Amino acid sequence: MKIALIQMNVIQGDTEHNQQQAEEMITEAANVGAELVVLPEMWKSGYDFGHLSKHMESIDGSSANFLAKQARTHGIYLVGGSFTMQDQEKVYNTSLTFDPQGKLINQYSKLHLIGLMQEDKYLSAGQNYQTFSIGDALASVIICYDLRFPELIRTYAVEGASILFVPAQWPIQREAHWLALLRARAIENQMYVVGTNVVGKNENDTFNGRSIIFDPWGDVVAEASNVKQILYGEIDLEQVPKIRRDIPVFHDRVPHLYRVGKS
Ligand SMILES: NC(=O)CCC(=O)C(=O)O
Repeated sequence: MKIALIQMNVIQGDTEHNQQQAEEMITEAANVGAELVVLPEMWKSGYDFGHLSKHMESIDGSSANFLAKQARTHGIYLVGGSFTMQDQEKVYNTSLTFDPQGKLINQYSKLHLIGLMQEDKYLSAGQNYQTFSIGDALASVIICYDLRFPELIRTYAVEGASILFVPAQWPIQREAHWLALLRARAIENQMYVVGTNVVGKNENDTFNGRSIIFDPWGDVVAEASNVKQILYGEIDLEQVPKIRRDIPVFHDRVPHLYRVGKS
């Protein structure tokens, strides 16, 4: 399967520009044969918490409709990065995924809010997560800072996920962590890990791209530089059961001895 990571230059607060950029890049990716396209975190508004009330959308609002239409028009799976979604009184950092018919197949709200970027002040944390189907394989989504919490990704892997999508706005000063954590999650869970970052600046942070795809062995399938670009990679989800058979960590783990979890 050919996948495309949309490494956008998100302009904080300029939703019209950002949506047009996303549309152009998705269209280009689909035209060159991508079957699955991944957008970054907060691709529509950036971290524009000063104007949050302008950017709160509903599950059937303009971003959700835009993403569904892109998926349907191009006949692609679309992991729709994330945007700020309002549900009742709360606002979440939410990712929606659509199938090639434009049907919503996954909704995930970021579980771990990053205080360094003031998410804990403005947003509520999600409470649920689940795998979903991409063809015959199970897939999963986390959002950026969630990457630092291996228990969540382990849970997805134990539930059978072969691929993890990580839409992000990960700042340059912690780039080494981005690359190391993505690779670690791929090796320890023997799954594809697809990290889609942004480039550009906002008033607090600089983003250096380096979107990347790791295979379930931890090798790099494709990696982006630090400019706006579409990163393409071929993934073969059949690799996952093969590697899980060769090094059977899921068989060999002893969860009854691990003292993490409810505490
Ligand atoms: N947008 C984010 O969640 C950034 C995460 C990050 O910078 C970090 O974990 O470090």
